[in-house]
Amino acid sequence: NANSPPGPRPHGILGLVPAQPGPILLLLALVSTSVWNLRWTPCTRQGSSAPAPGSGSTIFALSSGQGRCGIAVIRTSGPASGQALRSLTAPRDLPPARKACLRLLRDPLSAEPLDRALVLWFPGPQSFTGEDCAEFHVHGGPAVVSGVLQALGSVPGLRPAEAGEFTRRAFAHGKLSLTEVEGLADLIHAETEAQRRQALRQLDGELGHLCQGWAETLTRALAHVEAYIDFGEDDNLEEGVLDQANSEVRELEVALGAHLRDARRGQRLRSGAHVVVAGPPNAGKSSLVNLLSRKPVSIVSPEPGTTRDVLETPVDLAGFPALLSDTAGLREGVGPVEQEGVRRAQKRLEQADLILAVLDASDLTSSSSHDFLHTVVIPTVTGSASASSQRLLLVLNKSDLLPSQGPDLHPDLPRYLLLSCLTGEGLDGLLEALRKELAALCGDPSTGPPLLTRARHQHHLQGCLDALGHYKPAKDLALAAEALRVARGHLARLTGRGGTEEILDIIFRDFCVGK
Ligand SMILES: Nc1nc2c(ncn2[C@@H]2O[C@H](COP(=O)(O)OP(=O)(O)OP(=O)(O)O)[C@@H](O)[C@H]2O)c(=O)[nH]1
Ligand SMILES: [K+]
Ligand SMILES: [Mg+2]
Repeated sequence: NANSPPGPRPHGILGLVPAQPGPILLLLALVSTSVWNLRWTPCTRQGSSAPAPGSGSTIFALSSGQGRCGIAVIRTSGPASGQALRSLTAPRDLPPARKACLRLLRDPLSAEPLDRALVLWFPGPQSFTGEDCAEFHVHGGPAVVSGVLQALGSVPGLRPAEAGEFTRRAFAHGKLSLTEVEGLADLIHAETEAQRRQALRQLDGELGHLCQGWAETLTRALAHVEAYIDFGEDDNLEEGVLDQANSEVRELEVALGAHLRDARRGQRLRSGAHVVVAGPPNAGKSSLVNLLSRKPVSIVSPEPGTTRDVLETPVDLAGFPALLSDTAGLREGVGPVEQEGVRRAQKRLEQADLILAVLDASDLTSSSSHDFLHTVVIPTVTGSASASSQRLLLVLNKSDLLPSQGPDLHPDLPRYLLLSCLTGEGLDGLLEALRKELAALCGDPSTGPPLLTRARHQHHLQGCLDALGHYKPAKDLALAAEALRVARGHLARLTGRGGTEEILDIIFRDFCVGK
């Protein structure tokens, strides 16, 4: 055929040729092996690669609270757990795995009976720590508990556990990731409903999974960039591979940025939002603090200038944790002590997440009310006060003193809530408004993305984002690949897969013994 293009003629009957490894195949092979080498063992959730500190020994501790109680739980973890169970119980055989059995407990040395107790046997790795574990559910009297602890101490190979050691072993055996460990610690310390919900979500591994998804994106991008470095010049790569990596990295930057903008919320939920009660003297600030905290935290008196220092008290406000601060009434031209109180009040106001501004509803036209309205309330509400996004609720207190037609309406008065600390009228409305404000400040732990509950999380996400800022493949591919590696390292440290001993020490120190 005269019109055939020049070049090698097709072979074979149908003109088919044996396939050469084409660019796409080559890329697939390359990426899959690179990903394999780069990826952190994705399915088997491993903790730090280092062995559990002190593993080999068997630890024991009282895991329920201290003090007299109905039932106390004592547990052991480590290879000698089975031996410990056998030496304390009669009959001496191990109970079936994970089934509660009633046994007589005896001191192994003196054979003296200690208690009749439920015992449980959890052979590793199907246990909380991944090691052989035993539990003794004994009667909660102090003499029983100390008797059993002493008996366990006499079993060879057993020693008392350090604070957080059970959880540390669980982490070391890949039973929990680092963010899950933090979730567990928070669950133990949760004091409000919102904190509990947040801690449970973190214990379920939501934050860890999110980070792992991000890390996999980075791993993929890194594999693509490295493929380009190695093979790009040979023209063997499918077009658009680098473009795809670029767009994935840019999308990741947007996601990280959005998460970081929310960062303070998770921390507020964990340690409490700062709610500062402020206003002119005698508005009823201390009365409100006492009402919200349901105890007489602050002195209340008809004398203006009663509160001088900042008084801080942790409270559960509508299910959210808050640090409530009572402050001195803001006014000028007073003695040096009260002036210092006013200075402290102003300083505390600057640090507030939420300002509860209190005015006397029957005294809106006084100069101190007017000053407070114009120097604090209106500038904060209109957002002209500062760059920070403080929130404010205006409360007009002493509504019981108002004539029936309500307060003298002030033209510049922003949206307000009427309250009487004396009769309690308006308290429900105020609590509902507080709930909304705190949900906005802390994030709603029932919905929405997992929150960053610790400064550590924020630090590593910011580090990751900063590293991605150096990802400029058009300029220098090698530097771009390095930027991706640094970014990935930050995510690894967040979930503990790149964990250094120091981070672990800090985190596990927060645990109680027996957890
Ligand atoms: N009628 C009425 N009196 C109230 C109400 N709330 C507070 N008071 C009274 O107002 C006075 C001042 O209350 P405080 O709570 O001490 O006011 P404060 O704003 O903390 O005052 P300073 O600390 O001096 O700035 C007290 O005599 C309270 O009993 C209210 O709702 N109705
Ligand atoms: K007062
Ligand atoms: Mg006061």
